[in-house]
Amino acid sequence: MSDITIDALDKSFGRTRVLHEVSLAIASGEFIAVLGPSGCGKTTLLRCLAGFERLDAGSIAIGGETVSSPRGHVPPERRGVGVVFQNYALWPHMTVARNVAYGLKISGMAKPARDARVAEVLGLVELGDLADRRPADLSGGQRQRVALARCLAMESRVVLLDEPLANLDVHLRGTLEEEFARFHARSGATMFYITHDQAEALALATRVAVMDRGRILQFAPPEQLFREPACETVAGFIGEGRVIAASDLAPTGDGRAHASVLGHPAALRCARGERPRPRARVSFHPGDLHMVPGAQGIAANVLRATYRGAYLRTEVMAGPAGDVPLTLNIPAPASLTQGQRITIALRDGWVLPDRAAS
Ligand SMILES: Nc1ncnc2c1ncn2[C@@H]1O[C@H](COP(=O)(O)OP(=O)(O)OP(=O)(O)O)[C@@H](O)[C@H]1O
Repeated sequence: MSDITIDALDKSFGRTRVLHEVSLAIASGEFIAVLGPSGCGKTTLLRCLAGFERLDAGSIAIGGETVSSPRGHVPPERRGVGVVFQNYALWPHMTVARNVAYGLKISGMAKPARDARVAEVLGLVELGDLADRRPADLSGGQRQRVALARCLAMESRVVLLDEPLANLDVHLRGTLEEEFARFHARSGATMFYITHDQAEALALATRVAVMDRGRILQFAPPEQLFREPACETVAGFIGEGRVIAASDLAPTGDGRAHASVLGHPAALRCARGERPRPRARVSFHPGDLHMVPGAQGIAANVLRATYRGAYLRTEVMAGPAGDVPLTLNIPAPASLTQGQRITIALRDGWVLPDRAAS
């Protein structure tokens, strides 16, 4: 069992409150990502889980055992938690094999068993040939794999990853994303991955916790974050989301609603309990906007159209007053010029729940 329950965690540094009533229930074997802008408290949350920070209030339980609370604190080495840091945290003077073996040695495993285990896990991350190298003679990606091999060797039931791809080039990031997914499948460990990169979070995690200014705004599977953001901040974080005003919201009771968006009727999705109201906020993505023939739709003025291969990324000023900036992707082949007047339609959108509406 390696489920994690974080309950109403508060953490301040001096007078600065960094985490506010953070609660997350993570199932054993889940791969979750914590996504948020720089300074929102992600690393502090990870450090609390690892046992490097004490809590001011609330609790953390791993596998049913309370490991952190204001009354008690299990030290990091007794939590069964492996950590992969951005800077890998490898011992520079030790070879790859000794780096991986170190934790096993400290835990008292005899040398023959240790050597066999190290060879096995280095084989799994395809570093068997580099066992005698030192970290300085490895690429960033190889160092990352040593850090993962260490978690595999220790059979960590929970693996915490702190922006592990932040220092790497785009090509290597893709390869290592696959590596993390394979590691997860092989180890069955509960993965807790923090990042400010939404593409990484959506690609890897089964559920993503979106965090802002020390609070969890929404904890949901990637598709739900994309299609049904809980508030304006989440909507803006995910997939180039955009939020605009709508009026005369009329829900039909089945999770759908009609409303007026930029002066034109639009069919939208909404929560089942949604009520009629004069004003609402609607979130959508560039893919929800379409250019339509004729004049029946939202008038828009082309500001810029950029060729992107399969489509033209098109920025327009739209609406009755021509003052609402929008972005849409128009399938190629197409040709648009600056200043051209076009007509667009919003084909899908999500009505933000009432508490988030302004
Ligand atoms: N030991 C500390 N003492 C005082 N303030 C701290 C300490 N550690 C973090 N902070 C502050 O807490 C806030 C959250 O920092 P944290 O590192 O958790 O954010 P983050 O989301 O991980 O950011 P980044 O993505 O930039 O690493 C920041 O304002 C930071 O300055």
